[in-house]
Amino acid sequence: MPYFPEDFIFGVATASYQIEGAWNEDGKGESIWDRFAHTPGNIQDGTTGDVACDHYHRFEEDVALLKELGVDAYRFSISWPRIFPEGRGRVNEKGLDFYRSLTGKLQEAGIKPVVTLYHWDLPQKLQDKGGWESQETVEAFAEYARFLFQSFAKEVFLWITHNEPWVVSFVGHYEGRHAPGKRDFKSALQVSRNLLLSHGLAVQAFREEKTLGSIGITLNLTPVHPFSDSEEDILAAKRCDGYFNRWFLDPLFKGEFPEDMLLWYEKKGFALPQLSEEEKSLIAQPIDFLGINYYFRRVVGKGEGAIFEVEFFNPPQSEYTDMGWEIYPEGLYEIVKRVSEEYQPEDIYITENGIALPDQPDSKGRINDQKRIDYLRSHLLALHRAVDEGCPVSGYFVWSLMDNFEWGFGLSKRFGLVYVDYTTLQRIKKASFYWYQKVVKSKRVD
Ligand SMILES: OC[C@H]1NNC[C@@H](O)[C@@H]1O
Ligand SMILES: [Ca+2]
Repeated sequence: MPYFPEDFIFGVATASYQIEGAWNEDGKGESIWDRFAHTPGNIQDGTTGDVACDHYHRFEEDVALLKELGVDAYRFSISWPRIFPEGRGRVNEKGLDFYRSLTGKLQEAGIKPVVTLYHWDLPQKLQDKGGWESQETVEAFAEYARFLFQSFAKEVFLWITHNEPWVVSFVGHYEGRHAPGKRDFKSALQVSRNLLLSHGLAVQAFREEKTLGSIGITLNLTPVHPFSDSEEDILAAKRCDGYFNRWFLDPLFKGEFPEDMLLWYEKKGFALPQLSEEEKSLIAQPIDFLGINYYFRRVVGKGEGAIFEVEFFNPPQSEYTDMGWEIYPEGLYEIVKRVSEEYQPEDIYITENGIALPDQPDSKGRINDQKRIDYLRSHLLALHRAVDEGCPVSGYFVWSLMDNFEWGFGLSKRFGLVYVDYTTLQRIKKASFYWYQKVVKSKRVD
């Protein structure tokens, strides 16, 4: 019966654009996700985050749910355009007040706030000036971060500079499925460099402001397995590991972009992102923890494709989620072990893990999401193995507290421990809510 350490942190996670709604209320500026979701054709089910879970008006009810769940910590993100409607300069006091009220309610409930500075909702005014491709956004982010460190100098347990810079760079600027919807690999490379620089400047500001708490960054990491043990499949898997994982892990912990990927991109004719020695040290300065978001692994082999020459496989014997992601609990153990051994982070938090299911209330209004319980249990057992083997993991956050706006899929994908009826905005606790409540209370997974 695996027990987690007594001081192990159990939590849940959300993000501003996905739950808050009130997209243009109380002085909030437009974000690139407001713009992207308002552009017809971008969101699969045609919904937007205009209202989402209406958390902006219902946060007290949602903190009460967190208190009932009994979590040690709650991860949320701050909406940059709620604080600086134009990205920098004028502060929107009402926006700041909302997060003061939220952290105040969390404090009252004995729940540690975990704040993500950037979870994708860039002020549109900055995008109009080049967005993450531009140095201006890098500087504006450093100012935004410093302002928040000063405004919440003592309340926050963990500060996360960026959520999933790989997604921001490559899904937002190469695949085009996320805001700002660009399809330009060179832009994506430039964006990944600027996100890393902005992370470095934020960490520097955090140290200078002597802010309490810890600071880190969250990466979505996926183990990559070759489809066969052929040389070309193994090389394809190595390329994907570089693209998905090492492209950010190496600069953050080794101060360099991975050489094999730079050579590959150069061979493909892309101008490479340049880093001076000073910029390399800025990016690789020590952080207090690494956040890992884990959902699935990837199985790849040699294939066609313009840039990576890979083909993805879905093992037929596996089960898949509502997102079409393979359920592979071992991958959480694998990635924690690999990162601990190869990159030696001071500390690790699993800042997201969860599953989308087609949840619907039954005739009695209950949601028996047994598949989510099985998913969370199997991943917690895999995580426990890594902890048992000495990996420095201090916490685990379920994605998500409640169903919310799942980016390009809109409101159609449900990840919550709590169901949201989007017509009434009623919250309904699923069976997994009660299961996780017991895990949090007992620190045990049975
Ligand atoms: O796709 C599920 C989650 N993945 N990580 C980032 C979150 O914003 C997503 O909802
Ligand atoms: Ca600290």
